[in-house]
Amino acid sequence: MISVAIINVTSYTGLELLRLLAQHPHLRVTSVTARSLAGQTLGEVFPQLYALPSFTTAIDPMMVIAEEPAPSDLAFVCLPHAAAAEAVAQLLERGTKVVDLSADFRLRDVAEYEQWYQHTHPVPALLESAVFGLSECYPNQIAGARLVANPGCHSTTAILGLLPAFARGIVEPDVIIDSKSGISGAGRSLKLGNLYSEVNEDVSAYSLNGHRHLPEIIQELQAVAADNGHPQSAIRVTFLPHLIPMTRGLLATCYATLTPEALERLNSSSIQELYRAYYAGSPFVHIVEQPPHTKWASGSNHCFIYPTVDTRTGRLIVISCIDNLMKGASGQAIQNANLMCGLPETAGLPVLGVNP
Ligand SMILES: NC(=O)C1=CN([C@@H]2O[C@H](COP(=O)(O)OP(=O)(O)OC[C@H]3O[C@@H](n4cnc5c(N)ncnc54)[C@H](OP(=O)(O)O)[C@@H]3O)[C@@H](O)[C@H]2O)C=CC1
Ligand SMILES: CC(=O)N[C@@H](CCC(=O)OP(=O)(O)O)C(=O)O
Repeated sequence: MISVAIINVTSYTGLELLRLLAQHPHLRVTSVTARSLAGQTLGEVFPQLYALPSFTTAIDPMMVIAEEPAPSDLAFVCLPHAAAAEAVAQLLERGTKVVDLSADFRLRDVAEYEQWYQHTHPVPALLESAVFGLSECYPNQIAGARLVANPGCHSTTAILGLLPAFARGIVEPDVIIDSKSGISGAGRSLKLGNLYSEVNEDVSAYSLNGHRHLPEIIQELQAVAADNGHPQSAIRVTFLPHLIPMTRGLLATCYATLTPEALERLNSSSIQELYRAYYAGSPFVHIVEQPPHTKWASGSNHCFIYPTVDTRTGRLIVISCIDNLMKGASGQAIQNANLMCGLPETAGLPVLGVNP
């Protein structure tokens, strides 16, 4: 068994990790931490966990939430950015492998991090060894990593939707991403804009001056284009996130103009084939033949992608969706931990989601 700590277990992503780890065949939760709720038991904070003992000993609802983690083989860090970096550094120092769900180690360029996150990176030296945790892109590097930076939820959806197009060089480097997230993407902390009465029956765009997932998206599209012999000196991305009244789910619609050569050679059906071939070895990415629904992914680690050509404009349209708490956070974190521990990539992850 591999011992696991969850840092900031009282977060939404921490709770989702508990749900997944309760059925994981190889990972065992041996330590959980939080700030204001330290000293309480898991069952006191999340009473639904009292249902576990009849089925599994994997998670003990009587486990006391500590302020500091006990030693473990691996830790999932579910803290907000900035706070996460310091916790990660301490865990690595004591030899623990880390999957960090925050944004602190996703950007390779520290100046870019400091510009977007508006504070000085506390441990920039660790950026070099951190691996961007998109399992479909970097499985070998993740397998050998001590620190994996789990991608953001908007970024995961958009990058997976656009990777094959940039890897095969079939689009111009000018992209629009219209992304819609359920409210759990904003986390569990109390904010006026997240109240039921504010969000219910409402849709709104946010971060019009630039969302911090933008540099992550550009970084990864640029990398895949270069690695596949289609280097782009500058990729222009308009990325606009929206908040919609649902608990889970994230759907991105991406628009990019096909190159003249691609437009001549490809149609919707051959682009779907190109996408299918690209993701042939990826158990959680599925190219579908109709626009996917967020409900298809709810509660699972799956990503559903529908690429099609708008023949009137010559644009590629890609609709990509996930569950933000699963492939967008905790599910992907388990996928990465599996790779880091030499386990099957799919271990402990639900085969299907919940529908309706
Ligand atoms: N929610 C999502 O869909 C996704 C989240 N992420 C990232 O994962 C991480 C966890 O996100 P999420 O689960 O949404 O988190 P939440 O917003 O749900 O976390 C809330 C908890 O964080 C604690 N907290 C807040 N600030 C601090 C701090 N400075 N130090 C210690 N504890 C603190 C609060 O505890 P207290 O009671 O002590 O205030 C509260 O219990 C974040 O970095 C987030 O950006 C990534 C992808 C998707
Ligand atoms: C709906 C909502 O507010 N979503 C969050 C993204 C959640 C996420 O992926 O956050 P990190 O990059 O911090 O890990 C946002 O747009 O900031």
